[in-house]
Amino acid sequence: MTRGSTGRPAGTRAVVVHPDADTLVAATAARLALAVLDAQSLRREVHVALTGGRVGTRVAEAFLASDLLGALDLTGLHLWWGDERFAADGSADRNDTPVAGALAGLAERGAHLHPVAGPDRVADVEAAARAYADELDAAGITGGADSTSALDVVLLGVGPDGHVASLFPGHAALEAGGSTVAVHDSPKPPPQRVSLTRDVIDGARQVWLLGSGAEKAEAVTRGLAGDAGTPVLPCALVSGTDRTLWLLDLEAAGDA
Ligand SMILES: O=C1O[C@H](COP(=O)(O)O)[C@@H](O)[C@H](O)[C@H]1O
Repeated sequence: MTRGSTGRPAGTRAVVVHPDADTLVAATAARLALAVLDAQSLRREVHVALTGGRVGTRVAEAFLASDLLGALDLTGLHLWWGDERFAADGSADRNDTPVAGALAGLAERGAHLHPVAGPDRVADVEAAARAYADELDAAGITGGADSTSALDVVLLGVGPDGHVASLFPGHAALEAGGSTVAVHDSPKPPPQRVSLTRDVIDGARQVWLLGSGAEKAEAVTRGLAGDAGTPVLPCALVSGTDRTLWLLDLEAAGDA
């Protein structure tokens, strides 16, 4: 059995290259709706972690607006975030702000939202990470061997530096244990964030890495090669227990 970098079983890996960013967004949103539909044929409660970033936000928007949501049992759908910036509700810095209206609409239809608390709700980023970990814990998603449940799909935007969620190359948060980590001194602003740990990401059934644009090509190439250079790229380290999918547009695929 193949194992991921945290020792979890690692399933199959596939690379899907789309002709352009628009097609990548539309196909990934449809793929996500169908993945939830498939998962709901096995389990009622299905857990998805969305991602921010340029293409990730567009995927979230397209997914939340998709007609395919009509096929889902929204009362069994849980929406988490792979990471969130430590900023107040409604701040332009937050990953969930661009889709706040769509998320509220889905919550009215019964979906369960799991936003990360910002400074308007908790004292500091450590408290936000703890509260998010408690919420994951309540869903049985604890990281490590104790997990009784797993995220079904984790979407991760790949940064130009190879970061995923708020796990940056060479940053201490990359080695954090538990299910969430409070990130200080993020090299990309804002400096304070909350991220899922590699353990929870690697425990997910499916991990989907999104790459769009030429500025991602080098990180994608190194990530796909499992590059062990220094610093190690976070995108090279993560995997899902059933499947790891690299969902790219032509520009990001580069030579891949
Ligand atoms: O800061 C972040 O960046 C990544 C990637 O962003 P992109 O704009 O380069 O695509 C994102 O996936 C992550 O969720 C976010 O917090």
